[in-house]
Amino acid sequence: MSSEKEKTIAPLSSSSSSPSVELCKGINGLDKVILRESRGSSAEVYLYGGHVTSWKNDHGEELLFLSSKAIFKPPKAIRGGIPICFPQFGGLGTLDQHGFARNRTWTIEDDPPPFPTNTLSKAFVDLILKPSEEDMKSWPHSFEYRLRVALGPGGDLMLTSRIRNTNSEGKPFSFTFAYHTYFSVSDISEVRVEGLETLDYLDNLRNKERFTEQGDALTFESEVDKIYLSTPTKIAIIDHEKKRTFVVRKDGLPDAVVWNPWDKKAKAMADFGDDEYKYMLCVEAAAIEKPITLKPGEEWKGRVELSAVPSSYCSGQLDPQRVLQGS
Ligand SMILES: O=P(O)(O)OC[C@H]1O[C@H](O)[C@H](O)[C@@H](O)[C@@H]1O
Repeated sequence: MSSEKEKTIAPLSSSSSSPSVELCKGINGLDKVILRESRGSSAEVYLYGGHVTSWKNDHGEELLFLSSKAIFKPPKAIRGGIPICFPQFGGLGTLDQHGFARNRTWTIEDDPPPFPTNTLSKAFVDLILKPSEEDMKSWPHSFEYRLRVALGPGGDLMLTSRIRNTNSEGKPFSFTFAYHTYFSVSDISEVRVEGLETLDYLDNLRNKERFTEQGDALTFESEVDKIYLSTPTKIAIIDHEKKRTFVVRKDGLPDAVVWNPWDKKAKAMADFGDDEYKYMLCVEAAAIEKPITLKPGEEWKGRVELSAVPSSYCSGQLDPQRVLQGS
């Protein structure tokens, strides 16, 4: 064999790859960015919605739920992944449900203003959203919304939002916000959530009335749609069957929405399979109860860091303290 041939083969058989960021076409020709980390984890972000639609660990396992019926066609928001709810969560205002950020096309920003703390990640993308003239009619405020989606070397997914009031006439504005994260679970009846016990919540299924959660970890046997208030910075979603625990770490986001539509509502949603409620749970880091107010020139930051770790078992039982207090 010629040494020439050996030279061409060598790079192809190499197993390690460096972090990469690739812009390509996704479903229906929509632009998407694929982030890849050297150990094999990856994430996909659609410019439509600034929407993370996929997050895979280094074994290639999908960690986010995306409906098989998701519609990748503006103006419909994509069902699954991580929709961004801004400048309004739910129906809490005059805008359409969850605001407009999730159904606008964002732009890649090559050189955003520097972050105060540098991320270790080399696989990241910076997006920016500014209001159109049409948006200004329904929400008359100038803003710059910068979103960085980053994949850490260990496969953690980090989303950082920086929202700045750029109104020139001295007007403040207020907004509510959520990272509407759909986690993929093996079976909703095998899942429990820790970190929200004993907290107050507003129940969306009971006119947003305020209740206090009991002392046990949350488990699921029917529709749930609750806004937990003043939540800790760390919440764990434990999937017994998969032996996997998702840890949500958040900053600047005091509230947490927990949502599963269950069977009846699932059937009523055109972009959601009838049985898919079994395989998802939304735990949404949010700022809802106390809207964020920004004066002109002010910037708000809200960050979430998601990790997926093997559940630690202790004589057949999970040890919640280890999950919540561990690093
Ligand atoms: O159907 P969407 O507009 O995407 O909203 C889906 C869900 O989002 C949140 O979790 C709300 O608390 C729910 O009330 C709502 O049903």
